[in-house]
Amino acid sequence: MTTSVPKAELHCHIEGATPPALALSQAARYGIDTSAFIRDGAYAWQDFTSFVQSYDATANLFRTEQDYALLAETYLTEIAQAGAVYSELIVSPDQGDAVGIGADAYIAGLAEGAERAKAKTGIETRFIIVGIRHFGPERVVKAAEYAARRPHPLITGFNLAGEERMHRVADFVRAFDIARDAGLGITIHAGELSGAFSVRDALDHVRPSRISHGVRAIEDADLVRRLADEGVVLEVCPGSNVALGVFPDFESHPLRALHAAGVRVTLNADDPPFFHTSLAREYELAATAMGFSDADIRGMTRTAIEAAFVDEPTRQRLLAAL
Ligand SMILES: Nc1ncnc2[nH]cnc12
Ligand SMILES: [Zn+2]
Repeated sequence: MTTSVPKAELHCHIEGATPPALALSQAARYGIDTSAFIRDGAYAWQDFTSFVQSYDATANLFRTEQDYALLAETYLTEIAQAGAVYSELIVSPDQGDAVGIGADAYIAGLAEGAERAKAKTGIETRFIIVGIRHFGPERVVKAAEYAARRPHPLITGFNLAGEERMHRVADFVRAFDIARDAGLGITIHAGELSGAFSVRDALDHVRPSRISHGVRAIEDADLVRRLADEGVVLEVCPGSNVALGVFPDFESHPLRALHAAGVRVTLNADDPPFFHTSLAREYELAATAMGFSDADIRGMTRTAIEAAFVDEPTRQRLLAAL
């Protein structure tokens, strides 16, 4: 059992972590019909495109600073109670704009929720600003410029998510340069919906210290060696990959092969209730369906903290607590 194993995550989209019960109570508050995206108490979608539609509909149920505080507090308290000591939340300033409160109020609400969860449980949180790939390079530059202004101390990194099959990584170099020059940690979704070429593009064009997913690097042995040699950390989300059909099941998921090849890997839940998972379940599946030892799994938590976008005193405190 991995119940008592300390856990750390580097990859969770905050709106994608909304428990369906919270989505339903928010919908009741605002009088919104959820039948298109919640059925029998679970999120409904069929493929990546309809997943994004359900995700966006859920995100639009949070409309005030206090709504975002409630979302962050609810999620972080839940994972802390399951053993998480550290969480990096992927947050989207575009979402604050979409619901009309603006990015600063959106971040302030999430930060208030993170502070409340920390006061109750001790969990440490940082925010990764994300640009949305299918919104196009110019909008992603805007997200990077927002992050580069360092509008809140909890914002420590920059990511690119969304439809990986649209545009090429090279189209986003300017956004990543802006984020890197501002001292933010760099990670990027690659090698999830697209193959090994996308991971290679990410390494060549944006020089990330981590890659969100990256698992389809397994299609290219030279690339796997490069990831291991360069010490690039993969934010692996097995439950998400199986739910989206990237791999048919946990037995054929490449996490074991990547780990065996010396690639630095971590366990993450991506958008937990959308993919019928949780951070605790990802840890449990690593021990059961994927056959990792207790020491391997504890090593993944250590890798996550080593690769976290935090200041050194916080990293040393978290490592000491393991
Ligand atoms: N799994 C995923 N891949 C790309 N973009 C996302 N946004 C939310 N979840 C995502
Ligand atoms: Zn993701």
